[in-house]
Amino acid sequence: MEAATMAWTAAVVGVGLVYWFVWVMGAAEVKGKRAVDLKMGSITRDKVQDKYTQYWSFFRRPKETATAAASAEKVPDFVDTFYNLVTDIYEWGWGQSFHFSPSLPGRSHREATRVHEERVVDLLGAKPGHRLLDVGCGVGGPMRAIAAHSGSNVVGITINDYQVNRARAHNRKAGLDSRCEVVCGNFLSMPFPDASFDGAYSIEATCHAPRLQDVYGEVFRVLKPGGLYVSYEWVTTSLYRAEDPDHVDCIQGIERGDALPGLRRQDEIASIAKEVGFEVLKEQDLALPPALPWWTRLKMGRIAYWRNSLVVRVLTMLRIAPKGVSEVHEMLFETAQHLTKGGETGIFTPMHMVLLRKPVATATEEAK
Ligand SMILES: C=C(CC[C@@H](C)[C@H]1CC[C@H]2C3=CC[C@H]4[C@H](C)[C@@H](O)CC[C@]4(C)[C@H]3CC[C@]12C)C(C)C
Ligand SMILES: C[S@@+](CC[C@H](N)C(=O)[O-])C[C@H]1O[C@@H](n2cnc3c(N)ncnc32)[C@H](O)[C@@H]1O
Repeated sequence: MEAATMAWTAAVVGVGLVYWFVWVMGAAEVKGKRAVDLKMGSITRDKVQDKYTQYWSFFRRPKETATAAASAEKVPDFVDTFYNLVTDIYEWGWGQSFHFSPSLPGRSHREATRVHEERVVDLLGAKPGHRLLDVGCGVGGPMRAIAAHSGSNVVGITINDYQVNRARAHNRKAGLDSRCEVVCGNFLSMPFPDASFDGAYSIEATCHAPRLQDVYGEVFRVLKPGGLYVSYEWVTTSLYRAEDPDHVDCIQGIERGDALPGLRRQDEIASIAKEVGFEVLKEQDLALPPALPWWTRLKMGRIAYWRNSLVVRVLTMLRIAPKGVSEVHEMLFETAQHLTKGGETGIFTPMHMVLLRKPVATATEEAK
């Protein structure tokens, strides 16, 4: 073959491969965000690498850094940075619901996610006309499922303004914007009046709070008396041993790759809820058998991760994705290994469910 023909063939094959990786395979989640649209939230392209370095130095030793009083105040800002860095990658590689769910035999991930979200509606007894609060709403996957399934109105709050815009756009596209509202704010001090919600829920979000009392206290304040609150909590289980270096390494890996200021123990949750005034109606680790593993979705995707890393690297080389995205992707890849290990060993669960009620007459009212 002539040199010119060979060069042409190589060029055509090269362009074809790039097209295949980026546009065809790059849409990791069916009909999801495409790899070519990966931005880094509200961070400008030139600041991505710096922001990632700042995030990493803050959360590298999560418990020591983030629980010290002075640093605890900074946690929401770093959580905001974290979600600027990961939101598009999550949407691209996972979907619009940023949480886990037990696998369901013969059902897709999408269906299993739905079922896990609709369980919240059943627990809350949510009805048309109810006003529900979604504490830490992400880009609103659960909010839309819950509004559609229950007929309720949902108000979501997230610290990250990029997520607010994404969630609003998704709500409009789903035709749910008249019943789903999204507010940018801190769930440790919420911009809502007392007793303004019929019910509330949080899905894998309150783990970002340095003190669970603070967010539970706020939910208690904004709920009407008699209102119910469901939370899916990330916790270590009774199998976790603080003296086992493998356990410590696994849990620290989860904390630093997920912007967590120290995971709580499973047995702490109910007592914190009671401390702020809630009645505890139910408590259950939804990951325990007969539930099927939640981590298989992470584990089975090794080939997909390898492909995704390649896509991200190629896009960075072509300057389509900003510099720093590969590092963020690598961090998530490592986090996935720690999460899988946490699930397999049973030392960690992302779905310790508590169902709480604000008493009809609160202690302060009774004292009057
Ligand atoms: C509740 C939280 C987030 C939970 C999950 C939605 C995310 C935790 C780890 C994330 C991921 C890990 C590996 C990524 C992979 C390398 C990439 O190619 C595609 C996206 C991932 C699968 C990504 C997706 C979201 C997670 C599973 C925390 C933050 C409290
Ligand atoms: C893992 S995501 C879960 C999102 C959503 N519940 C879901 O399941 O798709 C955690 C969410 O909590 C929000 N969050 C974390 N800390 C917050 C804070 N202090 N105030 C408000 N939102 C916060 C994040 O912005 C993000 O939207």
